[in-house]
Amino acid sequence: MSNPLHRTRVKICGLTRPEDVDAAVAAGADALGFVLWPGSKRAIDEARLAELAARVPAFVTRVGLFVDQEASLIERASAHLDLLQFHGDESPAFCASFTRPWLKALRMRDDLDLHAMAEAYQGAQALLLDAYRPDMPGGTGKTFDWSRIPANLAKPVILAGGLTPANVAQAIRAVRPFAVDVSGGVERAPGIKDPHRIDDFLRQVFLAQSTDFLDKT
Ligand SMILES: O=C(O)c1ccccc1N[C@@H]1O[C@H](COP(=O)(O)O)[C@@H](O)[C@H]1O
Repeated sequence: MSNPLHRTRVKICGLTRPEDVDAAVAAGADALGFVLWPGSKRAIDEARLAELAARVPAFVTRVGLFVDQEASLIERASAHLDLLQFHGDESPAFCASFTRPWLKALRMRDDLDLHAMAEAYQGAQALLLDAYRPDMPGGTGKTFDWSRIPANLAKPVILAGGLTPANVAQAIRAVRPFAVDVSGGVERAPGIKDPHRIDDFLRQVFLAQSTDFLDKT
């Protein structure tokens, strides 16, 4: 994103409690992520999704996170979602088979060809880039080498992986992503968000782009 007026969007992921949804909305998050994959320590079931999604006001995007899951579950959950995030080995055709727009999450394994992935997943709204760990599909709390992200990628980038209030400004300056995505970096325990860390994260994003804007005008 080279436009100095671009406002970096923020997704807070892994929400499990009503008070955390309210805190993220109050802090100014653009999108809220709900993990429907039962292997996660932040997993919620469909009933909880319905309860949490109903609290989200207009103009805040409700994102459902799935890892290689049954189409029937994704279809049912979609009733409460605006956007789908596929974090497993889902094919482009599978991702495109639902009634919602979608993101493809990619884990930055050493041999990943991002240009090829942008071509393969051209139906995605954006590519969400996360750290690679062989034993976890995502949400590792680890960063990766941001210099591996090409500036001329054909898809918008959502930067994820180990972001915190302490490093998100540096990440924005280095990558200039469309959006940033955080889970563990704003928690006080797995699945339990810390409202102060959420506020701090949003503040750091705001400051990073404000100083950037002033530098360029
Ligand atoms: O959060 C999870 O438990 C999770 C599980 C499986 C796949 C993805 C998951 N989370 C996603 O990973 C990013 C990065 O997490 P973190 O900030 O490093 O903790 C997170 O934003 C979710 O989109």
